[in-house]
Amino acid sequence: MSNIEELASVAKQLVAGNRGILAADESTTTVGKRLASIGVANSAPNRAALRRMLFTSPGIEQHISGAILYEETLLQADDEAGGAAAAGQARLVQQLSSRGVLLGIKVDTGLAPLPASPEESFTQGFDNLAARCAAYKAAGASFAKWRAVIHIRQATANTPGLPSEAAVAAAARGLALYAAISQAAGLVPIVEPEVLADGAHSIELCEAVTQRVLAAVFKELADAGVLLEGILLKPNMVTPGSSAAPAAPAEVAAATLRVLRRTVPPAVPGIVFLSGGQSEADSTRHLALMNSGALPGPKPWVLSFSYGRALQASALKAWGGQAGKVAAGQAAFMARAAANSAAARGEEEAGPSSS
Ligand SMILES: O=P(O)(O)OC[C@H]1O[C@](O)(COP(=O)(O)O)[C@@H](O)[C@@H]1O
Repeated sequence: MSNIEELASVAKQLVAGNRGILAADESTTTVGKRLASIGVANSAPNRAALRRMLFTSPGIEQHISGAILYEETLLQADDEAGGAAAAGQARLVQQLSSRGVLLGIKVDTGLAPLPASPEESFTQGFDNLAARCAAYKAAGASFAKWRAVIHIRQATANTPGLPSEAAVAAAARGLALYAAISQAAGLVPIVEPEVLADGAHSIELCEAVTQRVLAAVFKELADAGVLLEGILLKPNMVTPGSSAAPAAPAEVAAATLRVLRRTVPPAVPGIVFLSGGQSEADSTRHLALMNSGALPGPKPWVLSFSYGRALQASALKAWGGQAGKVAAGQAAFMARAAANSAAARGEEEAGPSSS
């Protein structure tokens, strides 16, 4: 298979069969906050235990096509100590590969203040990116992820609105260069321009900003020569700010679809949403509505999920870091995975759904 055929085939596989992606690539600081919420220390063995609980869930492969990992997890041994695997030692990710779940890797190295507008950020991670992608590919990864972050602020008489032109340009350029480098190394890039929900802005402002950002991203992807058939887009849904009154689910779904139709070429095989702090139930409901007959019209890409918090929140609580509660954590995780898989088919599953 040529590199191009392989990229297109992996991208398609990641969104086939109404399955979606588990975002388990929280950086050490972020996963530390999740573990702290259940009173568990942020140590390598505990991080491995959390990920092992998720990865070994019976039937995970029915709903989850791939998992995005942090470098530590990709290289971690499958033992109690949670250190890097020595040559020939079993690795934690074999729990995924043996179940047919593809391995993804976060290749950005986090955010830093944007010099032209320090309240905003740009994404770091170009140092040795080509070499790191090649090494991740050799370690079994078939896809990659890079997250750019955009802030919204409503303009007032005294303060300019955000995002600035500089922030949008840096996000779009960075995503395009990353995507081109990943594809050259044989990794399918997940392109994640996240317009943050922080703030009290309206859904209309989120729609306008998301449209502006996605238009800039696809212009840069084209200019960088990225093969659109060999990427996945990971966008935010269009919602009001998290401290504004919530919008009706049908309004969120309609606004999100409208923006995607205006900006994402049909050559892109799949759009896998981030959850961005929405509740588990809301992120599932919005996805189901977008895929349902209630919102007809062209949907030339598969619409699925790549959730972090919205797949893990109730599992984390049910598990609580206790060896005796692994099965309870897995049951909670599989309930969310199944509900999101149903949502990818446009169906809302009956039954309890926690926050
Ligand atoms: O800030 P970090 O540690 O890089 O993590 C950001 C997280 O946001 C995501 O991109 C999306 O996660 P959510 O679905 O929880 O919003 C994850 O893939 C990632 O783990």
